[in-house]
Parts: sequence; C-alpha cells; structure tokens
Amino acid sequence: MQRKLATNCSISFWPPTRKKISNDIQIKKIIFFANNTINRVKIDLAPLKAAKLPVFFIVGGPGSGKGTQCDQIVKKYGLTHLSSGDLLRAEVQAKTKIGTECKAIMDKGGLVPLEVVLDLVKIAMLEAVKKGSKGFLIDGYPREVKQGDQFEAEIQPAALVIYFEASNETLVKRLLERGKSSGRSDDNIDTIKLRLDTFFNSTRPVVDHYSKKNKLVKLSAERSVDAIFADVCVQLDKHVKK
Ligand SMILES: Nc1ncnc2c1ncn2[C@@H]1O[C@H](COP(=O)(O)OP(=O)(O)OP(=O)(O)O)[C@@H](O)[C@H]1O
Ligand SMILES: Nc1ccn([C@@H]2O[C@H](COP(=O)(O)O)[C@@H](O)[C@H]2O)c(=O)n1
Repeated sequence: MQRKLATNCSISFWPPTRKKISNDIQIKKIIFFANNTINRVKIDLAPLKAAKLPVFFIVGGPGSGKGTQCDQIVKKYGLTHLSSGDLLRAEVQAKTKIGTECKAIMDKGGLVPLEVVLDLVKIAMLEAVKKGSKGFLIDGYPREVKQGDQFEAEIQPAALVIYFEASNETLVKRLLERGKSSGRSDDNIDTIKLRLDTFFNSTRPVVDHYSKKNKLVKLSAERSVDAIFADVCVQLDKHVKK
C-alpha cells in the first residue's frame, strides 16, 4: 500500500517488487498503521551517511523554547532545522492517512510510533543533503530513549544533545500564551497536562541516557532568549565548522 506524504521526496517503494509508475510521481508512503502494523520502505541513506554532517538533538519539555533557539541557531550557523513535531503537523495538515492517525495521538499528548517519526526525519534529512546542508538540528527528538538509539543505529550518532530545562509552571505559562495565536490544537490546558506527563515519563529519561554517554549539555531555559543562546553558541562552536 502506498500513500502520498506531505514531504516531497523520492524513495523506493514497498513492497520492493512494486513497479515504479513514473519518475514525476512525488513520493509515496513509508509507514502506515493499518491494523496496528507499521510497514516501512527501504530508504537509501547512502547520500546522508556519505555527507558526514553533524547531528544535534534538541530536547526539552513542551514550550521550553526549543524552536525559538533553533531559529537563532539557523541564523548564525546555517544548520538545517528539522522539527519532528512540524514534520508530523505537515502530515496532519496535508490530511494524509498517516497525518490522520498521528493527529489522534498528538491531541492526546501521546507519542507517535518512533518508526513513523524516524522515517519522516530521514526523508527530510535526505532532502536537505541534496540542498547542501551543513548539519542538522533535530528538534523535539528523541522523545524516548529507544527513539534516539534507533536513530543513532540507523543513521549516525548525534554529536551533542542540548537539553533546555524549565519548570512545569514556566512551560504551562508559555504554552498557554503561545496558544492564543499558534493555532495548534495541542496548546490547550488539557493537552498540555498530558504532554507534560509524556515528557516526564518518556522523554526525561533521555536526559540521563545521554548524560551517561557524556553527550548532554543541560541549559536553564528560564532566562532571556539571548542569554540562553549565548550558552548554546559556546557549545556549538566546539562542533560546527565556521
Ligand atoms: N527564553 C524565553 N523566555 C520567554 N519566552 C520564551 C522563551 N523562549 C521561548 N519563549 C516563548 O515560549 C513559547 C514556546 O517556545 P517554543 O515554541 O520555542 O517552544 P518549543 O520547546 O519549541 O515548544 P514545543 O515543544 O511545544 O513545540 C513561544 O511562545 C516562545 O515565544
Ligand atoms: N518525536 C516526536 C515529536 C513529536 N511528537 C508528537 O507531536 C506533538 C507535538 O510535538 P512538538 O515537538 O511540536 O511539541 C507531541 O506532543 C507528540 O504528540 C511525537 O510523537 N514524536
């Protein structure tokens, strides 16, 4: 079975014997959850692996300022910003089958199966490599230890994990404020509470996991955007070629 993705790219078909209809047809599906099954197509990662670009995971509670800091980083370092949440929202927006299934999970503050996110990220990374990317900020990722392990096993190890730490009170306040204009269906108090639960139960262990591997930088996100960014730059300067 194939479905059109919001992401434009060209990848191989599933099953592999399926005939390619036309080179003009923009991509097809990677995964689907019919009957709780996730089928994955083989994505050729050779160009991505050959590029040997640095990968930075950007982690933090909902509303901690990950996207805000990534915007600053892109301006200064020219890295490719891939928000895993944005990739999912693009699927929702495009009303793909995957998007419809993801929306139900996202509106409950839960986590989309890691294979779904991973394949969307892979496709977006491949697209960026084609355009001459200098490296990647994978924002809102990993959401659970296994997600990071699988990314690192299938793609490449992360150079660094930046964790933005903020109290629940700050996160709720920021998300409710953002919710006044974001148009995001998950920026409401009920879903925010569920997202915070998911963060503490599933994502917080990611911090200890990468701390043990000496790959984690923890920064207080309870400061001005500029003060946080100054600390981010100290870290990125060690890893990004100017
Ligand atoms: N240092 C900061 N101080 C005050 N407000 C901030 C700061 N950083 C970001 N914000 C604001 O907080 C809100 C959440 O920020 P942002 O969207 O960057 O968070 P996020 O971690 O990417 O969220 P999510 O995980 O939900 O996508 C935004 O309205 C943003 O303008
Ligand atoms: N790796 C991910 C990323 C996101 N989700 C789901 O999307 C929602 C919004 O994510 P943001 O990063 O934009 O806050 C999130 O609450 C999850 O439902 C995911 O499952 N896996």
